[in-house]
Amino acid sequence: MTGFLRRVLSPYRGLLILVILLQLGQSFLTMYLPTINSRVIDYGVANADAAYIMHQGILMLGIALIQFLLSTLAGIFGAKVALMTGRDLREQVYEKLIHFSRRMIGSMGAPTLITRATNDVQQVIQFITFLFTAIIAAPMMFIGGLVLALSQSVKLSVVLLVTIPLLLGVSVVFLKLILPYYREQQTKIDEMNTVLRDQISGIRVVKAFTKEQGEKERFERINGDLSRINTSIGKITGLMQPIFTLTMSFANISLIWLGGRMAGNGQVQIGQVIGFVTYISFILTATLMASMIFIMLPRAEVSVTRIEEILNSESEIQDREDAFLPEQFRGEICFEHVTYSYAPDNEQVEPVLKDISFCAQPGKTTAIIGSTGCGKTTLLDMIPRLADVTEGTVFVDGMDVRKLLRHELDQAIGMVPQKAFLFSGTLEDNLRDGKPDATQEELWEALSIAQAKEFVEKNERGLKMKISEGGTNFSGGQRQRLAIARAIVRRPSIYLFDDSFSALDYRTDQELRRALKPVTQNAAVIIVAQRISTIKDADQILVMNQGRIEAVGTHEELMQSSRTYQEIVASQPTDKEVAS
Ligand SMILES: Nc1ncnc2c1ncn2[C@@H]1O[C@H](COP(=O)(O)OP(=O)(O)OP(=O)(O)O)[C@@H](O)[C@H]1O
Repeated sequence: MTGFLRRVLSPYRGLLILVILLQLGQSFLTMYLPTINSRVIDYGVANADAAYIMHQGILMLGIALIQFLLSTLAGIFGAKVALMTGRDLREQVYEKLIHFSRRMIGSMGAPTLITRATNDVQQVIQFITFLFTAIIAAPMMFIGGLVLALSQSVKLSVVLLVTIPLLLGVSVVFLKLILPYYREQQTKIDEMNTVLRDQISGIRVVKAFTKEQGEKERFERINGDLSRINTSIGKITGLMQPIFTLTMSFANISLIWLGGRMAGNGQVQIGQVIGFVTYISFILTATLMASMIFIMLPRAEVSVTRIEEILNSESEIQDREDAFLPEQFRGEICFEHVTYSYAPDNEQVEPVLKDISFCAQPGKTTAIIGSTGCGKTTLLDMIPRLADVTEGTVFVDGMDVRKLLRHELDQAIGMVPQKAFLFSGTLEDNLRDGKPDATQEELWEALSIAQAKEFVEKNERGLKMKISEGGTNFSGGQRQRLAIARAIVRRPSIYLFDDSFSALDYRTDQELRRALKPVTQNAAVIIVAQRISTIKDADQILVMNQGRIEAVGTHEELMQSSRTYQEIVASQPTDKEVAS
């Protein structure tokens, strides 16, 4: 924790020193006020000296105002440092997440990654904010209070021998009770996010399969667990407050009783007793602050561990130090004995791709067909390095992709993922993701090739039409066409279409591929598809089965040589049947 705090706070060293000085100043003044108060009572009031009382009163007012100013500034600057630290942490977590591979996101789970970047960072900010107040004020008040109290009366200080251990003992018990709940609370928040994400993004499936009741129960179960944990935390912290107040009251009553008797015997003055009560309250408040730190610490530690898990995980896909940028990409792709496993360290888990070798040439279309889950998407992922091969090599223009600068490689690739995802914003923003400086003509041309021009033109906002998160305000087919247009705007050397035509009707699919031909005449095109009509004209078709390439050839060749291909063809309607 200390190492973590030192690292995250080091950019704000200057501001931190300022906060420390302000806290020192305000704590010192807070400690000084009761001393003047005692003087007023013992000299001013005792001697009925109005001028002295007035003079000391003005002094107290001035000190109180300065103390107020210093503590306000300390609060403002402290909060500023905490919030900026939170912002930095979120940025660092985001920077890591954005470079995570599909495997890493899959193994940790998206909901927990979101909770860590938001909720956990918030916990750390809260802790740091409190720490800034307590770390200076608590020791100052404790030591200052103790020195002043002892200087007033050693005999009265005996009360501390009971109250301080009592407060510390109570804190330790609370800590032990509350810690397991804090741990469980974070895990439950993760689970809650997972369920909500599942249900909101799968709302149509929930309705279609009338899963509402089951899903409601699932949500209520986790919600119930979470509120049970929160109630337990609430009960424990709720009990803490009165116990602490009771201890403080016990100290005050004991002091007034003991102090009263001593004042009666002339051992101390009344003003001294009143000052003493205030010093003791400083000591007890400092003990309370220290206890709060120890209670907040474990919760923050849980969050820090979760954040550090992300910050310390090295993405397996990074630019090498000697990564380079070729002058121009032609777009030739070659796989050489490529094997890929999502769990390379676990021999029990079979690789998803096994000994894949093929080349896709610029100006040619390579199609991949095969049963669901046979590894087609994973194969495409190897090209833009969404995942790195476990064995073998993927070459682009004869260069190992792992030696290329990732950003530049990305620029050479136009990828249309299986789940056509659009970002919230406008259509134009989304298309410009393909090429930020594209002209209006280029954007419309891409839409026209992707067979999306017509429905965009019909919308009164045209290119400025709004896109909801994920593109959910479009039909599956429209989304696919817009995602294709985004790839075309880039005019890349390599086009990767992952089942990108599946939601298009037969005619649109055909027209789109026809319009694509002139645009892709110098580029390598790889199309993953389930429909024979989509891939029939490809220059080469790879038939995949259980992670292996089972056969390669044109449609005609495969009709002669591959039994699997023949079976796929036989299972689908013929062109004539579709047309009729
Ligand atoms: N992140 C992941 N972690 C572990 N296994 C995964 C992950 N993603 C995919 N897989 C597994 O890898 C195998 C191949 O998945 P892939 O998505 O490449 O298949 P596909 O041929 O594209 O399937 P489909 O035709 O259904 O899209 C599947 O068995 C799948 O369960």
